[in-house]
Amino acid sequence: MDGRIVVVSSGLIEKDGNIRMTRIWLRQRVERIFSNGDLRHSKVKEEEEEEESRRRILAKALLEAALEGPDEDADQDQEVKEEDQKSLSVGIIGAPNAGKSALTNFMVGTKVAAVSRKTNTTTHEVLGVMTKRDTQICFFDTPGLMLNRSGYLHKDMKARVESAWSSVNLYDVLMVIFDVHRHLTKPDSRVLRLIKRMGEEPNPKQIRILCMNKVDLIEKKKELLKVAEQFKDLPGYGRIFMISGLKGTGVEDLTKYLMEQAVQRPWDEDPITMSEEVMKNISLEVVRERLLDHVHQEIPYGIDHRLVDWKELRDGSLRIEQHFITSKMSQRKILVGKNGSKIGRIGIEANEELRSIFKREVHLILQVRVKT
Ligand SMILES: Nc1nc2c(ncn2[C@@H]2O[C@H](COP(=O)(O)OP(=O)(O)OP(=O)(O)O)[C@@H](O)[C@H]2O)c(=O)[nH]1
Repeated sequence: MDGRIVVVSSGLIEKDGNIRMTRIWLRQRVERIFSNGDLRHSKVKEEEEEEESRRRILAKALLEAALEGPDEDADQDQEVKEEDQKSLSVGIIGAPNAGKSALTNFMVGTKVAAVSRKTNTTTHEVLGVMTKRDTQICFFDTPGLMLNRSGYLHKDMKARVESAWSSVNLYDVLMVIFDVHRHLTKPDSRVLRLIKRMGEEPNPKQIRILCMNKVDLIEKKKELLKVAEQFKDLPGYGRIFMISGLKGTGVEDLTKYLMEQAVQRPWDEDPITMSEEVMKNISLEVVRERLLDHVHQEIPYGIDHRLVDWKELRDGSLRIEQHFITSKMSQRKILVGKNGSKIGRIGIEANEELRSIFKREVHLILQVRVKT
């Protein structure tokens, strides 16, 4: 009878075009055929152990690489001298649900920036950082900057957002984004006032652009032209873009435009980013290490350790769910501990470590299941 064995081999750090990022790499599959049933069984076991060990070595190497920063050799040819660096800060302003995060994610890529989501001094949050060739663009959220019906701020909100408003002018580019589908079906007068207020007059120190987002939801493209027509005479906007931050329509043009606006200024952020794949492996490795501390042995053979869910929540935190699957009740007992004390402890410690590595909130869920 034939048996199939899959061996996952080594990893290395790679660059993605001109964007610097670490990536998990190279999965090689080797298939072997055995004709003898018994031989196959022991070989399978041996090979699986080997595979597991390789996977762990890879995850460890990636963890170290991620903590240490970029591989010097790999990035040598990409080093951009400080005097050659160009930067652009982009403040994004819009109603909740306008699509600020989706657009930023699309522009920055699916990779999660290690520096993302840190709060800056103006209480604005870095939504994402994109570094391409000699240019770095930082996208900032400007939460809470909405206007009331008369076009001015609510009194009680005033103090809270005062500093936010005063710093809006500090961005090189201010991007006003709105949901064009909502605008056509159920217009929000506050959004209209925001668009008008920001576009009333040009600001010589800032480029302002208007983004009609979610164009993918509009069937009759004529409608889009009507909306653009409605705002075309606002002198404050340098350009009007029609985009879908979710699907990517028009985002390339927008990115190109932003790249062209960058000014000679050193970068603010370290351009190293961790890919999601690397982060997933790190999460497994960290849990495995904590488990080793508490159980005083490697995960016993036969226990399957799996990442079953990985989600970035809207507030930027990560929900990570991992399962240990065993066929033996006795093994489950060891891992769980009295009243769940062991797995609970492992979870708390690993959660804390992951939070400090990823620089964001982490909700780690660990489960020990018996194979049914
Ligand atoms: N169809 C469509 N949906 C979009 C688009 N952009 C965003 N969405 C959806 O709109 C919702 C809100 O998107 P977010 O990116 O979270 O909006 P946000 O402006 O960051 O929202 P807040 O965090 O509340 O300020 C999500 O369900 C997105 O999937 C788009 O271009 N097309």
